[in-house]
Amino acid sequence: MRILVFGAGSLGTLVGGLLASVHDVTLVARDPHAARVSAAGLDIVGAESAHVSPAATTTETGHSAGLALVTVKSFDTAAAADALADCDVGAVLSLQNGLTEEMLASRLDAPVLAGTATYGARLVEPGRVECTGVGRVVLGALDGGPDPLAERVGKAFRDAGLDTLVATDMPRRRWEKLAVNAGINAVTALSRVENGALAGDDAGELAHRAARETARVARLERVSLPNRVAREAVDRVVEKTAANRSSMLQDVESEKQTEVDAINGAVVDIAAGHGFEVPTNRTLAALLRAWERGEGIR
Ligand SMILES: NC(=O)C1=CN([C@@H]2O[C@H](COP(=O)(O)OP(=O)(O)OC[C@H]3O[C@@H](n4cnc5c(N)ncnc54)[C@H](OP(=O)(O)O)[C@@H]3O)[C@@H](O)[C@H]2O)C=CC1
Ligand SMILES: CC(C)(CO)C(=O)C(=O)O
Repeated sequence: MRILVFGAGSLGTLVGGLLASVHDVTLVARDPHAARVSAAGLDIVGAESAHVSPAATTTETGHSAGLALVTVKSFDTAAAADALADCDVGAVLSLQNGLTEEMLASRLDAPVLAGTATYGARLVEPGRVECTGVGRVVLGALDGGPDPLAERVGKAFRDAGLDTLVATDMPRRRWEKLAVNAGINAVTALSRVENGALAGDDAGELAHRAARETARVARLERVSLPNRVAREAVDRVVEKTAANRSSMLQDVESEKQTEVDAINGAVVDIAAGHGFEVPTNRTLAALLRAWERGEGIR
């Protein structure tokens, strides 16, 4: 399969690099990373290890591919969609955190699949990506149900050795992941603690509250996600990733823009569309945005 990875930073470089062992992969990335991969190939180190030679470029438009993987941060999704609109792609799959697929679907003619990834990735230096944890890619139809395109993409991922599940319940999975991120990411970023510190703590109760609100909004969107399931998902992730510094905490520590708009901000906006108030998510989003506007982003 010819695969275009749009936004090859940490996750896109890892997944694109793993796919490049059997597929024709092009990474759309920034220099000097793109130049380094073009000249000397890509080293994957850590929990996975390989040396692969995908194509790499900073050119955003004019590509042709069977699949475009979107791995920019959520706040770059609109720009990625505009660039992909000037490419010839058969399908689009987002592996981003936050609800970004709707924006891709509204701007692109190609079918958009929903995806989540629990692989951990870190771009160590140009041309070198570390797999910090082997996880799983889950993908499927945005509206749920069986989908032959998702099956083809899932097979392409599995052929390259990626642990991949093709799911028929992506709406529920996306909202459950959103509930986890709305709770854990925002609370750990604001309190500057690793995920495990939320266990049995008042801050953990705040994360539960944000997750429960998210589940309520999911149900308003006709997605079946009981409060208990969202709360238990938070507890499970806190336990399994106790030593992690969440991606939002890492953004705050690096003084970079966070994905708050596509996580807590999306919960607030979608709730408002139903005339429903989500005070915990609204407060978390307001505090993170205040940090971003203030001394936050470098
Ligand atoms: N890293 C991880 O382990 C995981 C990440 N995720 C999710 O995946 C998404 C990506 O995360 P991550 O890989 O960590 O983020 P990164 O910032 O490392 O990667 C995104 C990359 O896309 C680049 N980019 C943005 N716009 C363009 C463009 N127009 N042309 C070329 N390159 C572009 C960025 O460059 P620049 O910064 O210069 O704009 C950056 O290098 C997020 O939604 C994250 O939540 C999910 C699971 C795990
Ligand atoms: C699951 C979790 C919370 C793991 O840290 C995550 O997705 C993130 O950090 O963005």
